[in-house]
Amino acid sequence: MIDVKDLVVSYGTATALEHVTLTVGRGELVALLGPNGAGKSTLANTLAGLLTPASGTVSIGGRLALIPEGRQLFPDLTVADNLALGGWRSGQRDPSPVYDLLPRLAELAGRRAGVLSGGEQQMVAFGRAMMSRPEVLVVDELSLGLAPNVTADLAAHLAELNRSQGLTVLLIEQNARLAFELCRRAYVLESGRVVTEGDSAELAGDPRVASAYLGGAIT
Ligand SMILES: Nc1ncnc2c1ncn2[C@@H]1O[C@H](COP(=O)(O)OP(=O)(O)OP(=O)(O)O)[C@@H](O)[C@H]1O
Repeated sequence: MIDVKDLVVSYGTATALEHVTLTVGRGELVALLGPNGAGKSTLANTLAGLLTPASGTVSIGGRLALIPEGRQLFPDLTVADNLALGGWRSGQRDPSPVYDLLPRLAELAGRRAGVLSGGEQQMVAFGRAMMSRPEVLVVDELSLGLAPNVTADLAAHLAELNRSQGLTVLLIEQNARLAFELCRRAYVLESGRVVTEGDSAELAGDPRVASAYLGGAIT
C-alpha cells in the first residue's frame, strides 16, 4: 500500500530525508519511530503529497488519509464542519459512519473545534480522516499531548479498523511502547535515515532501541 524507495526530501539546502526505503503492505499496521527532528512528519507529509521529493519514488496503492501532527483542525468551525471538510474529496456527506465509530463526536457535533480538549480534538482529526474513506491511514503522533487512557482508546479504534476493515496503517510515534503493542513491524528513523527495522518484538528486545525509546530494556 505504501512503497517508498530511496526517498530524498529537502527544505532548501537542508536534507530532511536521506535515501529512505520503507514498505507497508495491504492490511498491515506498521510503526515509524524516531526522535524529534528525525524526519517523521516530513515523511508523512510527503506520503500525503504535501511535499515533493528531491529524488526517489513514493507509490501509494489506495486512498490515503493523514492525521497530521498537531491535528490541524479549523478551530472556528464546528466539529460537524471539520468532519464535512474531511469528506469533501470522497463526496461523503453523511457523518453517521464516523459517529457510529466515535459516538462522542455526535455529542460534540455543534461545538467549535478550537474549544475542545486535546483528546477530543484528536478524535475529530481521526473522524475527519475517516470521512475520506481511506484505505491507508498515516497517523502522525497519535499520542502527542494526550493522557494515556485517551491514547489507548484511540489506539483500540485503530486496531479495530485494521481488523474489521483491513485498514492499512502507518503509525508515526515517539511512544515506542504504544507502537510496539499495536504494530507487528516497525522502522526507526534517525537524522533522516532508517537506522533499523524489523519485528516489533525483536526491536523491543534490541538494547539500543530499548535504551533510546523505552527508557531501558524490557524484561
Ligand atoms: N518547513 C521546514 N523548513 C525547513 N526545515 C524544516 C521544515 N520542516 C522541518 N524541517 C527540518 O527537517 C527536519 C525534520 O523535521 P520533521 O518535522 O520531519 O521531524 P520529526 O521527526 O517529525 O520531528 P518531531 O518529532 O519534532 O515532530 C528537522 O531538522 C526540521 O528542522
